[in-house]
Amino acid sequence: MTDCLLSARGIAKSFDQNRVLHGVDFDISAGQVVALLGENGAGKSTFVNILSGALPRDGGTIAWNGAETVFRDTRSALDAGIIHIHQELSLISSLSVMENLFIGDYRTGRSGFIDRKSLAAKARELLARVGAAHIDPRVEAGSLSTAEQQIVEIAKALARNARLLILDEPTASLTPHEAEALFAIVRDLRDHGVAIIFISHRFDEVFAISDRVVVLRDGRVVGDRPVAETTRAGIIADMTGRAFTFDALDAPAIAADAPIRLKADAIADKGRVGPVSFALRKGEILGIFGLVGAGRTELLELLCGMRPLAAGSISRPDGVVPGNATEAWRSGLALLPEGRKTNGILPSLSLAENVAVAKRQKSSGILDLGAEKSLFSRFREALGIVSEGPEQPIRRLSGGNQQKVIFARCLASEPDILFLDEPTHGVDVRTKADIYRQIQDLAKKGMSVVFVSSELPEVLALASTVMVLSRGRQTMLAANQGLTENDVLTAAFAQA
Ligand SMILES: Nc1ncnc2c1ncn2[C@@H]1O[C@H](COP(=O)(O)OP(=O)(O)OP(=O)(O)O)[C@@H](O)[C@H]1O
Repeated sequence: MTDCLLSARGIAKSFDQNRVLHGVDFDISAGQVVALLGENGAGKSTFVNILSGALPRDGGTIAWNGAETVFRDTRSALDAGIIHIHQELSLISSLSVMENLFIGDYRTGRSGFIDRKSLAAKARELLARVGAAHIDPRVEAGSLSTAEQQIVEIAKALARNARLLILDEPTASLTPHEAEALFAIVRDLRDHGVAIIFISHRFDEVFAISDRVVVLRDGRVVGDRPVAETTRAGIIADMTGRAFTFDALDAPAIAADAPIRLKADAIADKGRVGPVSFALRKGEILGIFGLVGAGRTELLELLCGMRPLAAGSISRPDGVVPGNATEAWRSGLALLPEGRKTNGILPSLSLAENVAVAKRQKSSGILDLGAEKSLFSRFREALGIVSEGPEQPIRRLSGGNQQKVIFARCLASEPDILFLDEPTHGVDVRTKADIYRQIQDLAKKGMSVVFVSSELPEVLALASTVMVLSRGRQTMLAANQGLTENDVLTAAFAQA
C-alpha cells in the first residue's frame, strides 16, 4: 500500500513462554476504518498496545507515514497522533471531567492561572460534539457511570489531534442510541482523514462502520478483506476456525404462581433512580434496559444493599435484606458489577482465588487450595476460559477472559438471585452464546436472574420479563411475549 499511514510487518510478541503474536502484518491508510476482530485472547489488545507504544514488540517493523519508527512509549505514539482508548477506561476519578479532557494541556489566562472558564466552555463544546451535552464538565469523573466515562474518553481523543484512533470495544456499555452517536463522530473523524482501528465483538457495528475487516486467530492474521466481501458467518468461521451457528434462544415464560424471591415496592435512592416496583419470581429472568444515565446500575446496587434506600421497601421470603456487599453474598445474592477493572477483578490474586472469593465469603472463609483449583477447572471448561492455569494472576488475562472469570465467581457462590450488569461486556460471540445458555439453564433450575444490558437483542432473547428505565423512572415492566425492539426503545425514550 503506498498511501499507508501505518504499516506493521511481522509483529511478534511473547509473554514469558507464551507466544501471543506470530508475525502479524497490518496496514491502515488515512481516512480508513479497519475492524480488528478475533476471539477472546486472540491477541488484539496486545497488537494495538504495541502500535500505541504501551508494549514493546519482540520482532517486526512499524512504518509510520512511510518511515520506519519505534514508539518507545505511549507519549511518543501520542505525540505522533496515535490515540488509544482502552477497554478499561483511564480517567482520573478525583479530577473533574474538564481536567481529564485537557490533562497536560491546561490553558492559562493572562494572569498565568488556569482559565477555568474557557476550559469549561471548550469542554462543553467537546461533550456536545459527542452527544453528551448533559454531562457537566465540572463534576468529578468518578461520579459518572462507566458509559458516561466512555463518552468522555472519546471527547478526550477529540481534544488531541488524533491521526490514528484505536477504539478497543468502545460501545461495550453503550446503548444503540449512544453507539450511533459515537459512530457519527467516528465517520466524521474518518471524513477528516483520521484512521481508525475498531475492536468489537458486535458484528452489526462492524458492518455499519468499517471499510475493512482483519481477523486474528491465535496471534495470526487469518482474514483481511474489504467489508463488502465479508459475511458474518465468514468472519465467525475465520475467528473460530470452524462454522458456528448461534442457536435461537427462546425466553422462558414464568408461571404466575411461581414463588416470589424478591419484591421491590416503590424503591428509590436519593435522586438517580426510582420509584421502581416489581416482583421477581423463582426461575425468572428480568432484563433491564435503558439509555446511559437511566439508573440501571444504581437500581442493581439498591437491590443488592450497596446503595442506601431513600424510599420504598424490599422484601424477601426469608426476610433478609442485605445492607452491604458481604451480606448480599452471604444471603444468596451475587452481583457481577459493571466495569470489571474498578469493581470486579482482584488484580493481584490468581484466577482460582478470583473465582473462589465469593464462595469463600459465603462459607465463612473455609475453602482449601485444592477445592479452589477444582472449582476453577470446572468453570474453565464450562466457559472456555483461555489461561495458563489456576495460579495465573488475573491481570494477565485478556479482557474477555477476565469477564468470564468474574461470571464464574458469581456462579460459584450458588446464589438464589444472580444480578448481572452487562454480563457479556467484551466477550466474544462463541462465549456470549455459552453465557446465554448458562443463564437460561440456571433459570430453568430455579435461579432468578436480573440483568442489565445495553444490547437490545440480548435483552429480548434472554429475558422472561423486560423492565425499561428512563431517567431513573420505570417506564415499562412487561412479559417478554411479542415485545419488539421498537416497544422497548419507545419506553427508553419516554419521559416518565
Ligand atoms: N501482561 C500480560 N502478561 C501475560 N500474558 C498476557 C498479558 N497480556 C495478555 N496476555 C495474554 O496474551 C493473550 C492475548 O491477549 P489479548 O489481551 O491481546 O487478547 P484479545 O484478543 O485482546 O482478547 P479480548 O477479546 O478478551 O480482549 C492472552 O492469552 C493473554 O492471557
